[in-house]
Amino acid sequence: MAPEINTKLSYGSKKRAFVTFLAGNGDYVKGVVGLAKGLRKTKSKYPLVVAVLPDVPVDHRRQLVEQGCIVKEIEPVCPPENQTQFAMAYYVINYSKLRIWKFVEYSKMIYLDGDIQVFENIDHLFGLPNGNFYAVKDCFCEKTWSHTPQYKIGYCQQCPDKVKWSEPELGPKPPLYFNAGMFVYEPNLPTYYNLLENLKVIPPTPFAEQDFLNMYFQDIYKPIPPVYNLVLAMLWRHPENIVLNEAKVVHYCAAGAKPWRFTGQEENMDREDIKMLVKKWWDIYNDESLDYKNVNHVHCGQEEEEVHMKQQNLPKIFTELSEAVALHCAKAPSAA
Ligand SMILES: O=c1ccn([C@@H]2O[C@H](COP(=O)(O)OP(=O)(O)O)[C@@H](O)[C@H]2O)c(=O)[nH]1
Ligand SMILES: OC[C@H]1O[C@H](O[C@@H]2[C@@H](O)[C@H](O)[C@@H](O)[C@H](O)[C@@H]2O)[C@H](O)[C@@H](O)[C@H]1O
Ligand SMILES: [Mn+2]
Repeated sequence: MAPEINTKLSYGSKKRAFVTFLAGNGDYVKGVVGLAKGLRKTKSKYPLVVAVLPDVPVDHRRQLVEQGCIVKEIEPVCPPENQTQFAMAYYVINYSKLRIWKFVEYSKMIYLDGDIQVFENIDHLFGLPNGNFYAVKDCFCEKTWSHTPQYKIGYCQQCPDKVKWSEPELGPKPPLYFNAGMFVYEPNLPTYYNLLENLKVIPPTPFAEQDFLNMYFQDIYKPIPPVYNLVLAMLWRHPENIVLNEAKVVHYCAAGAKPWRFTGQEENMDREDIKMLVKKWWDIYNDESLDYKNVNHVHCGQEEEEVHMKQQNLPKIFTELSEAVALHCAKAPSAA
């Protein structure tokens, strides 16, 4: 479905960056602060851009700028009116992630959810060949997938030989499907506008923008190893596919796993590996030596320094920014 990405069109020497998405006035901002500090700890050469919805409060934006992030406000993206039962009610706001295709001042970006932590440098992923969409395969075994035929028969792409997909009975095998919490992509205006056009006519589905992106990029999707996005459910669903101490990126997406609100009460949250990963997240979050103000930036490129200096003198607009700026969509339930 994705049009041929015109990789020949050059806008001159373009930059690379990590990018994440922040919505609401709740506690996901802690996830993004942790991510910024985690990337710094891995000595990444690239900045973290944070695409914020209008409802992200000024003091949360200030925290992000003070952590060296490049804060860019985006407008929400609303899916067509629908009766869809999203796997999680708040997923409706996740369509706003699509705005990151408009960041064409960057030649290549790595998107990371705010509930992800990077424990080892992954800058080399920016060197992956252009023209493809890179992400890690998801798992179909959690009950969040109970609406699907694959869940009902126990089929998962992580172990396709365990329960085989019978095409005569079930039709074509589901195409490879990625988790949209982490992906390597190229911002591109024609693709951006085409995404939004397609969104108007494709009925929403339970995994919201993740399903949509899987449909859209199906022809150019290239799986990358799970070390680049350890979806926590893999630890109990497919331990044979995981070597925990090799995971470079951990995605705290299992129910109850968000470190900043961890109680250990939910299913699987009493596992020693989960508790170790949550502690690893907090060790970075609480490490003041990783705060932007405490790190010398000799390696920092000139332009990043300029951007940061500009943002430090936040324009008046930020102080006058009314938090009454209403979302254009109906108020989405918050995950926070
Ligand atoms: O209230 C919210 C819910 C989600 N998000 C952002 O949307 C991403 C996707 O949501 P989430 O990670 O909760 O989905 P999961 O990966 O757990 O299914 C988050 O990581 C955040 O970056 C946010 O900022 N505020
Ligand atoms: O809006 C839909 C979301 O769908 C994905 O999360 C899901 C998915 O991974 C399932 O396979 C898991 O079972 C589930 O736990 C997990 O929350 C992305 O991580 C997130 O960024 C976002 O796209
Ligand atoms: Mn996530």
